[in-house]
Amino acid sequence: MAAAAFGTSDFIVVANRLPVDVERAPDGTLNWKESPGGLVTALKPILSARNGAWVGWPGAPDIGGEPIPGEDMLLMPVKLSAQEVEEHYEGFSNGSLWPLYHDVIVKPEYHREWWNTYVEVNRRFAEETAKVAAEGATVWVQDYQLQLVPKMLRMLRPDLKIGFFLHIPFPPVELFMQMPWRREIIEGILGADLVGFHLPGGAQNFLYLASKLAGYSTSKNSVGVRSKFGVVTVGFRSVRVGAFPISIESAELSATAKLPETRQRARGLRKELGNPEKILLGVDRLDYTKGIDVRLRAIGELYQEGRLDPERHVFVQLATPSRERVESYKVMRDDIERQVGRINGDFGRVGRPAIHYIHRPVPRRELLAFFAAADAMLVTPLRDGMNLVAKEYIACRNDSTGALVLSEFTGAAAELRQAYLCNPHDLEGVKNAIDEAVHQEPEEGKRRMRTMRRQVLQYDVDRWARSFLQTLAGTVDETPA
Ligand SMILES: Nc1ncnc2c1ncn2[C@@H]1O[C@H](COP(=O)(O)OP(=O)(O)O)[C@@H](O)[C@H]1O
Ligand SMILES: O=P(O)(O)OC[C@H]1O[C@H](O[C@H]2O[C@H](CO)[C@@H](O)[C@H](O)[C@H]2O)[C@H](O)[C@@H](O)[C@@H]1O
Repeated sequence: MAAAAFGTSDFIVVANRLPVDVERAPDGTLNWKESPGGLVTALKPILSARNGAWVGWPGAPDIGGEPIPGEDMLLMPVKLSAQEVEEHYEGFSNGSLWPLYHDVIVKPEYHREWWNTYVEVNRRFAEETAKVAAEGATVWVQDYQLQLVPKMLRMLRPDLKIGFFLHIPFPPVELFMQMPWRREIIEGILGADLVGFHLPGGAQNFLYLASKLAGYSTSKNSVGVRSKFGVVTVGFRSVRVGAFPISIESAELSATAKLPETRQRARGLRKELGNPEKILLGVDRLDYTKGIDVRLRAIGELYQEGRLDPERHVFVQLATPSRERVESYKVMRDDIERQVGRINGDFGRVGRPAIHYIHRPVPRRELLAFFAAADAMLVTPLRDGMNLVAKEYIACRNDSTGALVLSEFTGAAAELRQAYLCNPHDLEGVKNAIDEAVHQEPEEGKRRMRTMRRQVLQYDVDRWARSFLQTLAGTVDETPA
C-alpha cells in the first residue's frame, strides 16, 4: 500500500461505542460530551502519548463520518444508518451473539439480513481504522460487535499490530456450533496477533474451536491457571491466545468513596431509606443475564420466611435502561417490574417500601455513595464476562465492612473467592448466601473483605491494559496470575 494512504495515529482503539455522549442542540449542532469509563481512563495516557485515535459508533443513527480532534485523542465516529443500527447492534450483536455467548439464557435468533449487515458494519469499522492508522501502528479491537474487524483490517493493512479482546464469555463448542457463520467468526478473530479473554476457560474454548472447526494447529495445555499462552498457527503467523481479567480504577474509586462528601451522602441515603438496620443493593444494566429476577425471587421468599424483615432490611435495585428496542429486554423489564410491585404489595407499607427500584442511570458520585452505604451487595448473574460492579463495591469499602454475594457464573468469581458465592440456578443457595451475608459476624466480614480489597486494589484496569498491550508488543510473555 502506498505511504500516502497511511494515517497519523500510532495507537488506535476500535470499539462499538465512542467514549463520548453526543447530543443534538435545538439548532441542529452536535455537542460531544466525554463519557468517562474505566477503559478510556486507563487508555488515555497511552492515547495521548502515542497520537492516539478511537474509532467507534457515536450511539445514535446518522451521526458521524468526520474525524473530531480531541485533547487526548482523535475521535473517528463511524456513521451508521438507522437500519444498520437495528441489524448490527440490536440484531446480530444483541439478538444473536449476546444470548449465544451467555449460555442461551434467551433463544438466539439467526437472520441472514442481520449477518450481512454485521459483515458490512465490521467492514466500515476496518476501513475507518485503516485510514487513521500510521504505518506499523498498534490497533486494539474490542468485543463481540467487531469480531470480523481483525481479519478485515489485516487484509487492508498487513503492517499493523492487531490485538482483540472479548469482554463477554466465549462459549463452549457445543453452543458455539449453533452459529451459522461460526467459521467466519473464528477466522475473523484470528486476524489478530493477540486474542484476549477474561478467563482461561474462554481462551481454551477458542483454541479448541480454532483447531477442531477451522483446522489450525494449536499449542495445547497452555492456558491453564499458571500458564502462559496458547498459540494458533495461521499460515506463517502465530496468534497468541490468553486470559486477561479486566478490572477497574480501584485507587480512584476508593479515594472518592473516602471523601467526606461521599460519606455524608451515604449517611443521607441511609436516612432517606428510613434508617434501616441493613441496606441490600443491586446495581446492573437491565439485562436478562444479570439475574435480577433471581435476586428478587430470593428476597421475596426471605421476607416471606421471616429471614429478612422489611422493617429492618431494605433492598435497593438501581437498573440502567439497556437495549430497550430488543424484544427480550422488554419482556424482562415487565417481569421484573411485576415482581417489584408484588413484593412491595406483600411486604411494604406506606412510607416504607421493601424494595426501592430506580430505572435510570445514577450519576457516578451518587453510585459510589450507594456502594459506601450498602451493607450487602447482591451480584447474581446467570452468566457475566467479568462484572465490574462487584469490584467497584469492594473498592468503595474502605473500612472493610460490608459483604458481597456473588454468582459463581461471573468472571469476577474467579478472583473474589471470599465473597458469599452462589449458584444463581439454585434459589435456596442464593437465599442462604444473602442470609449469611446479611447476618455475618463483623470479624468474619472484615476478614473476607480485606482479602478481596487486596486483590481489587492490586489488579486495577491500568494493570490489565498494560499487561495486554505489553504482551501484544512482545515485551512480556506472561499473563497476570
Ligand atoms: N444504575 C446505574 N447507574 C450508573 N451506573 C451503572 C448503573 N448500573 C450499572 N452501572 C455501571 O455500569 C458498569 C457495568 O459494568 P459491568 O458490571 O461490568 O456490566 P456490563 O458492562 O455488562 O453492564 C459499571 O461501571 C457500573 O457502575
Ligand atoms: O454498549 P451497550 O450495549 O450499552 O452495553 C454495555 C456494555 O456491556 C458489555 O459489558 C461487558 O464488559 C464488561 C467489561 O469488560 C464486563 O465486566 C461485563 O461482564 C460484560 O458484560 C459489553 O461487552 C460492552 O461491549 C458493552 O458496551
